[in-house]
Amino acid sequence: MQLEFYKYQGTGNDFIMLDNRDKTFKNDTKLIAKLCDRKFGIGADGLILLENPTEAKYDFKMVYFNADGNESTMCGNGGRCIVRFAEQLGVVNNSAFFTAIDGEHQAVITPNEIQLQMKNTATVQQNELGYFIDTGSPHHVEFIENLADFDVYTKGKELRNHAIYSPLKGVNVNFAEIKEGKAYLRTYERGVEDETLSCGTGATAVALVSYLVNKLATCPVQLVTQGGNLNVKFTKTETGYQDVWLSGAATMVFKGEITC
Ligand SMILES: N[C@H](CCC[C@H](N)C(=O)O)C(=O)O
Repeated sequence: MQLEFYKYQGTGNDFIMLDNRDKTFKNDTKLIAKLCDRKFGIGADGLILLENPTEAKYDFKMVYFNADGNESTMCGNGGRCIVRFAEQLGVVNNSAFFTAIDGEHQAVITPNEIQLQMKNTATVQQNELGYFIDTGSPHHVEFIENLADFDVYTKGKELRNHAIYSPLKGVNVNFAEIKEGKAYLRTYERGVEDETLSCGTGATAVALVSYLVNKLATCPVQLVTQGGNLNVKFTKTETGYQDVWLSGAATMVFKGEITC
């Protein structure tokens, strides 16, 4: 089978994008894992399907798969990339309104960035290991010194599989350092099973935790990842956070065709 695909990246978190409005692509775990393999396939942190909306009020539906081939929870950088993809396909113009596994999302499209509204979140939970928050995907957050020299892979893998998080099929693990009024973060991603250059729901998690524990008093929060800069704004409520928006660049890298 000849498969036409597009490759996008959102601050270095990279995705295979498929226009699946004709529903010809079947969700095959082994195939998706192979397509995401950086040696035997196209190579990506995840694969995203753009499908026709479930209701006419939406522009499209987003379906997200991690690099391990399994469908997973919300992807913030992937959500920004699918909006840019929808713009390229002519499905949307200056804004988008779509559904994903965690509900509906608004987005604003500008030449340099995509602004994506994330789901409202419950408040941050503190545990013996650090902080936990679900921003569309489950995230562990802890603050460390000298982030640049930290062994994110080893420590991240350990925490991703920690018993405290086993009911959630594990978590994504974010290590953050506050410097010069910004939150620097590195993330070990569940389902990629490695550090990624950026994680959108992770950046959102770090922003909300940093604000809650008074590590940063500013909103919006400026976040620095190895793949680029992100910006998160929000409104704190009694029960958590609303009007949560994740903004940053999302661009097409190349279009291709693969036999599979
Ligand atoms: N790996 C995450 C989903 C993708 C999150 C990340 N790519 C983002 O930008 O939010 C999980 O399975 O919970």
